[in-house]
Amino acid sequence: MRFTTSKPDYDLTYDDVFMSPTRSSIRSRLEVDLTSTDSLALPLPLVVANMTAISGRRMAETVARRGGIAIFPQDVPAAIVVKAIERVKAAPVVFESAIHVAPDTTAGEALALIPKRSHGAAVVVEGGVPLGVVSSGDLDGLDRFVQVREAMVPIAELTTVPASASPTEIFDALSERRHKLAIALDPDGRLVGVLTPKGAMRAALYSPAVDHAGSLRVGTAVGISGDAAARAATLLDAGADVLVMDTAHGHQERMIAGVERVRSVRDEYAARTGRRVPIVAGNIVTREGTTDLIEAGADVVKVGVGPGAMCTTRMQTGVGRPQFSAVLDCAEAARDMGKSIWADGGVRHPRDVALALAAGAGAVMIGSWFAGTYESTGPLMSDANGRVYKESFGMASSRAVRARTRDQSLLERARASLFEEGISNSRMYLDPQRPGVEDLIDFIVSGVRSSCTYAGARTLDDFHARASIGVQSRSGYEEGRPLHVSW
Ligand SMILES: NC(=O)C1=CN([C@@H]2O[C@H](COP(=O)(O)OP(=O)(O)OC[C@H]3O[C@@H](n4cnc5c(N)ncnc54)[C@H](OP(=O)(O)O)[C@@H]3O)[C@@H](O)[C@H]2O)C=CC1
Ligand SMILES: Nc1nc2c(ncn2[C@@H]2O[C@H](COP(=O)(O)O)[C@@H](O)[C@H]2O)c(=O)[nH]1
Repeated sequence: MRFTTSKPDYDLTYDDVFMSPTRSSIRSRLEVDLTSTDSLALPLPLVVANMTAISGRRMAETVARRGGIAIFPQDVPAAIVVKAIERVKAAPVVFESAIHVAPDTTAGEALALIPKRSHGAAVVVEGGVPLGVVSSGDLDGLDRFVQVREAMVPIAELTTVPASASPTEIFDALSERRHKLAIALDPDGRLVGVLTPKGAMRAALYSPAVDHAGSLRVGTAVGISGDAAARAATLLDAGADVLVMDTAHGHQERMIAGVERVRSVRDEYAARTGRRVPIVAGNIVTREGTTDLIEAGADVVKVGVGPGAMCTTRMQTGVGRPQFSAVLDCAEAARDMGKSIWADGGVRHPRDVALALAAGAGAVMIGSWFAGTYESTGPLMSDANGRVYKESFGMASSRAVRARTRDQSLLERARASLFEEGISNSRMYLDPQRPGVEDLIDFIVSGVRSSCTYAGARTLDDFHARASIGVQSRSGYEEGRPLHVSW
């Protein structure tokens, strides 16, 4: 990456910069290969932040099907994370995991479950075999205690496909019959999953992030409090594909020692199984922080102090660094050592992802933006005007600290919650145009693909090498914002 003007002697945020178009030989945005340039080599350079309000099993499956990866948070007990990993690994790679309900489930229960998937329906199943499908539309206006068997559309009237069918075959079958959902069955007629026409189109367009055995990939966070090495060993055995160690101040000796311990556990595991799982460590914003964590054993360093949407660190402490400059410097330091970084936090538009990648990030971590989707962990809520939202909160908020310290004494918990550096309650509204995380991924990916072609880049390494970045004024940024109503 080069600056079109001389590099300023102050630090820059994503909003402070723009990219100039350069001569290109690329004829289509689909020519661009978005494989992440970190040691994970994800088909898509997107990582879901290890935040309790955001990253659960549903999010993990959905994002991995499109080529990214989600990280389960460190606050969840290891035994529960092990089960969640098992379920992600057992999930279908092409089809979406369906909400399935028994025939005697009430309309009220089904309506509470259906919003957990963007396809808006539940499959009525008996003994693993689908009998029909109910959507919210079928149940609206019915008595809450009506059983779904009475409201479902029977399976004979639906599109069923063998689990071996290709996305193109499924898309064609649905289009011909003008149906909205295909039900995939195994050879014994049992439910495997479902696919919408949009899901079939996405399955044809994206490559899933899969492990050596062909299962979806998922990462887990380890943290530095407690026995990090023992937790790491358990999660490696469960099949975690990446271990993320993060704390507010990643450039501290406790973190360095923690990374060294976890590296030994990972190396023993690799010697035993032949599977070398990358370690990600953070958060830092300096070259020194980057080199210290890499020397301790990090394969990827997580960059970002204070840019997060749930973050109060900068207001509370004055500490942090504008994220574009932090990413640029730390990526260069990591590259010099043959390693890479993740740009973590502060991403609110596709352009931010593109600029982080242009600055040299191997992948980009997103939290709050994905909180306002069907797939984030919390229940869907509705405000007084009927707008739907999910609740989100920071991992250093008093809400998260109270949950994290539940096994400590009351005094210790009260003391710990004094040091909050995050928001405990925020409403992340679902965008009616893009209510599912895959809708946001489509939006981001189309922006990033296009951005690469403006730079004449076919790969993300190329993109970093070719990007030409300028510094803009506040009015320069404002000029680029679309107008949804006349002025
Ligand atoms: N990217 C960012 O800007 C930030 C991210 N976060 C995220 O929130 C989550 C929770 O992080 P965290 O609060 O560290 O909680 P953790 O539970 O991971 O760690 C807290 C431990 O680290 C100690 N600790 C916390 N801050 C510091 C510091 N500045 N210097 C030295 N020791 C410290 C605490 O001790 P004691 O309480 O006794 O001081 C406690 O023992 C993580 O996922 C983290 O990445 C949190 C803040 C900033
Ligand atoms: N200072 C704090 N940072 C936090 C907290 N919870 C999470 N985070 C960081 O934010 C990113 C995600 O950023 P976003 O803009 O996409 O939401 C996450 O990965 C953490 O590094 C917090 O309570 N305080």
